[in-house]
Amino acid sequence: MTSVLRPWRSVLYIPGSKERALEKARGLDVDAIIFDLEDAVAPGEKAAARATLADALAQGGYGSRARLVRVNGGDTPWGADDLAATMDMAPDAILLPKVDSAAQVAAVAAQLDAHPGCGDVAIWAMMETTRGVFNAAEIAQAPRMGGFIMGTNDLAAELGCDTGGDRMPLMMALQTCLAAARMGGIPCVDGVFNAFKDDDGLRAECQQGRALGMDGKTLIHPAQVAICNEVFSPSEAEIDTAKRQIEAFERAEADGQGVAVLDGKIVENLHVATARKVLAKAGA
Ligand SMILES: CC(C)(COP(=O)(O)OP(=O)(O)OC[C@H]1O[C@@H](n2cnc3c(N)ncnc32)[C@H](O)[C@@H]1OP(=O)(O)O)[C@@H](O)C(=O)NCCC(=O)NCCSC(=O)C[C@H](O)C(=O)O
Ligand SMILES: [Mg+2]
Repeated sequence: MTSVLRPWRSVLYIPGSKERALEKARGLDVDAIIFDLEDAVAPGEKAAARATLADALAQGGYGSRARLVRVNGGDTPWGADDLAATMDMAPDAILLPKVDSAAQVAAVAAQLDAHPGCGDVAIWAMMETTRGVFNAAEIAQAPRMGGFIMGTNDLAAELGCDTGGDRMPLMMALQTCLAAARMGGIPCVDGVFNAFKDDDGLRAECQQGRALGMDGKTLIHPAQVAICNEVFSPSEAEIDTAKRQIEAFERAEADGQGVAVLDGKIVENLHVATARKVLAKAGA
């Protein structure tokens, strides 16, 4: 669950209150699902959503898709009940919103430690506050930490910046959290693209996220899945280059060389390590 090499290309939010969407997700080609009890569920529906979601997860049928449940924050009227109910659902991970500090994560980890059946349940963090961005390095190394999800809407709201276009105003936050995730050895999944009928815009933002180094993107609608999977999957050309880099380097090593040359470019140990990650990702 915590491995960066598990695929995290497409991570779809589903409101915990929407039975039809919970059903539909069993057949969608996504790598992970965020079952949401937080922002996608209206205050008056919180309790009913918890029950609906518990039924759906008990029924199962989500296959190898990672199952993350996003609870409301501990400082809200619903946080404690969400956490108690979610621990009984035994998902793959509990996703905490608006994480500011590693201490917040540690407090939830202690509750999981004390709860039977939660031995393998990871904690993921929504990185969507300015305080969280500045504490990203310690959050990435908090107990049970499984990965980061960028919350670009909340971040933009707090920063007072524009989310559209090239996302330049968000770059510092995106890159800081990504670097912290890499330091902690956990995945980092990009924020949502709100205009779910704009395929070209989605593709451009997926490509940007991939170029930054993100493991995948969070999605809000099934229509976004195919483009996201395509962009975040290693292409045939990348797989071919990775295989040839490994072969070229192994040949060079056998000849007592530390560096190989392929297609006019040097191939060193670090390129081979990256090539192996590409192949592992493609295999996953
Ligand atoms: C955006 C939506 C409200 C649109 O819903 P709807 O009008 O029902 O869409 P469609 O009629 O086009 O739906 C077609 C079918 O697809 C199913 N569906 C829709 N959305 C989902 C979904 N997310 N997962 C699974 N299935 C879905 C419909 O049931 C239809 O099925 P069928 O009847 O068989 O045709 C809606 O898409 C939606 O609610 N999306 C999720 C919104 C959400 O979760 N928001 C919160 C997360 S984003 C966030 O919080 C970011 C972060 O915190 C930050 O700060 O940035
Ligand atoms: Mg948010």
